Amino acid sequence: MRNYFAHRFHEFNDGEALATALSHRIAQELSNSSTPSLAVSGGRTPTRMFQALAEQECRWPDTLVTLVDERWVDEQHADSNGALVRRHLLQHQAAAATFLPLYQSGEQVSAQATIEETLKQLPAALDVAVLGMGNDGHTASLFPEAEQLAAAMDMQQPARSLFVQPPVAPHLRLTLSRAYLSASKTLILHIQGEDKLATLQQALAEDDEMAMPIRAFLPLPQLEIYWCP
Ligand SMILES: O=C(O)[C@H](O)[C@@H](O)[C@H](O)[C@H](O)COP(=O)(O)O
Repeated sequence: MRNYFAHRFHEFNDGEALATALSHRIAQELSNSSTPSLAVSGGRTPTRMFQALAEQECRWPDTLVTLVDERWVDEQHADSNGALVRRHLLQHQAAAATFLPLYQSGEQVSAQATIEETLKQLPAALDVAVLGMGNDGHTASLFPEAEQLAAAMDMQQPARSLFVQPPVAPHLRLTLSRAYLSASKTLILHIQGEDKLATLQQALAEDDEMAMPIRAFLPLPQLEIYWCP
């Protein structure tokens, strides 16, 4: 592990301990903001953390919650990240938050225009963005080999969200852009398992961001990593 991570790499014995620590950290960052905003990842990793975060007392009524990416399916579909967030995060204390989903029915061009309008409710710099990572080095839906990856990774990209068709993973995706995610005040990479740690070490070993898009975020000073076995 490159030493620039020594002070930003938080290791826990298990998912429960990580969920407790990370949920407290996120709640603290949101409580310190006058306009709290949070973007979270979907997938399998975040569920236990969502459940712990839902119980935290912070300024949920003033908080905007969105996703870093969404599978282009409605919330009745088993793979919907929006449904995952409603089921595990927007409960208990966090039920009072305002959710800005990324899925919009209808044809894509008008749907994306509507979502871009929705995302304008969010500040230029999110208070907290929580990233996951696949073992191919993707994060959000910034997938290696995707046709739209260059546009989504362009630091001059004005759009906050873009459609990306992963070459292998299921579903068309809508992802927040690298530029918008990189502007977050606090950026958390939440990963679990030895496989993800090995992927992280592979990402740290070289610099090609298009080959492993997570590399675009690793050098950012506001990035912290939360990992457990
Ligand atoms: O929509 C998604 O799936 C996520 O946003 C994606 O970027 C996820 O964070 C990684 O694929 C890791 O997924 P797991 O947590 O399931 O390993």
